[in-house]
Amino acid sequence: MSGPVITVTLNPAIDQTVTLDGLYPGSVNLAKSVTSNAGGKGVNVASCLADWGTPVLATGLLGKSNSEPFETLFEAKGILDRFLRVPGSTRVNIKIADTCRNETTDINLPGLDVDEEDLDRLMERLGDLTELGRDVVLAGSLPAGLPADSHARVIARLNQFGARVLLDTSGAPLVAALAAPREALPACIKPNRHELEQWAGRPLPTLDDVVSAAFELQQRGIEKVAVSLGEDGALFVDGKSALLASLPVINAVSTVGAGDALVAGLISAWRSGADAEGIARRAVAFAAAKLGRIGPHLPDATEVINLGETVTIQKL
Ligand SMILES: Nc1ncnc2c1ncn2[C@@H]1O[C@H](COP(=O)(O)OP(=O)(O)O)[C@@H](O)[C@H]1O
Ligand SMILES: O=P(O)(O)OC[C@H]1O[C@](O)(COP(=O)(O)O)[C@@H](O)[C@@H]1O
Repeated sequence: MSGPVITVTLNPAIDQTVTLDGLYPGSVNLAKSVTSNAGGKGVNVASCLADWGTPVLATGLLGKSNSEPFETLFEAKGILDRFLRVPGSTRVNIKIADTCRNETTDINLPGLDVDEEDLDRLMERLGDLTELGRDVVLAGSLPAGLPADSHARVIARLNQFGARVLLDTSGAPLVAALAAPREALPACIKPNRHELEQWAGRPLPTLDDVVSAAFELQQRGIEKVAVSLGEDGALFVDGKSALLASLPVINAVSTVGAGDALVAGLISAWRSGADAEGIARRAVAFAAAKLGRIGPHLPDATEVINLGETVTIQKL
C-alpha cells in the first residue's frame, strides 16, 4: 500500500523506565538510572516504523501541557504529527526494569480525562487522514472518560473510509471491538496470551489452546491474527496457515514496547506484500531487535534483516 501508515493512540504515555538490580516490594530500592521517553502503543509503533524507513503519521489524543517529548520524537524521526491536543497532561507510566531477575514491572496510569466530544473530533479528522494512507494501526488502552466501545466505533468508521485496520488493545475495549458485526471488525489483531484469554473468557495454557482461540477469531472474519507469546515467540494465523515464529530467549534490557515493535514489523511486511512466513520473520525480528534498548527504537535495518533470517518458523 502507498502513503504513510497511520497510527492512532487514544491513550499515549510518557514511559519512565527505572533500572535497578533487584526489585524488593515494601523495601527501599536503590535505582541505577531513570530514562524517560514518549510512548504509548501507537507512538511506539510509529517510532519503530520510522526507524525502518516507513513513512508514518501519528494521531490520537495528546495532553497539551506536556506534549514536548512527543514533538521532539516526531521531529527527530520524521513522523507526521497529527495528534489532537486536549486539555491536561498525558499520563506518565512507570516501568521498572530489574536487571537481576531480568523482568520488567509495568505500572500504567489511567490517563487523561477526555470526553466523547474529543473522540468525535478525532473521528472527523480520520476521514481526511485515510485519504493519505489506508493502513491504520489502532493501539493501546482508552483514557478515562471514554466508553469501552470507543475502539469499536473508531474501527467501524475507519472501515467505512476503506482503511485496513490493525487493532492492538486489551480488556473490555478488545472484547467490545471483537463483538462487532463482520463489517466493523479489524482486519488484523495482535493480542498477547493474556489479552486473548480476556476475550475468550477462559485460560489458554497450551499452544493448542491459543491456536484454537486464534482460529476462532480468524473464522469470525479477522483476516490475520497474531498472538505474541513473550519469550516463546509469536503465533500467526490467517486463512491458509498457522505459524509459530521464535528466536532463542533474549536477556532483554527492557521488554516495554516489544509487542509494539512486533506490530510495526507485521504491518511493514504486510503492506510490502510479504507472505505469511515473511511477515512472521519480520515481526519477530523487530520485537527481538527492540529488546536490546530502552524505548521504541530499532537498530539499523541490516541488523534487523539478519535477525529475521535466524527466526525459526514452525508450521502448525
Ligand atoms: N525474552 C524474550 N526473548 C525472545 N523474544 C522475546 C522475549 N520477550 C519478548 N519477545 C518477543 O517480543 C514479542 C512481543 O513480546 P510480548 O511480551 O509477547 O508482547 P506484549 O508486550 O504485547 O505483551 C514476542 O512475541 C517475542 O517475539
Ligand atoms: O495503552 P496501554 O495498554 O495502557 O499500554 C501503554 C503502555 O504500553 C506500551 O505502549 C508498551 O506496550 P508493549 O510492551 O505491549 O509493546 C508503553 O509504551 C505504555 O506505557
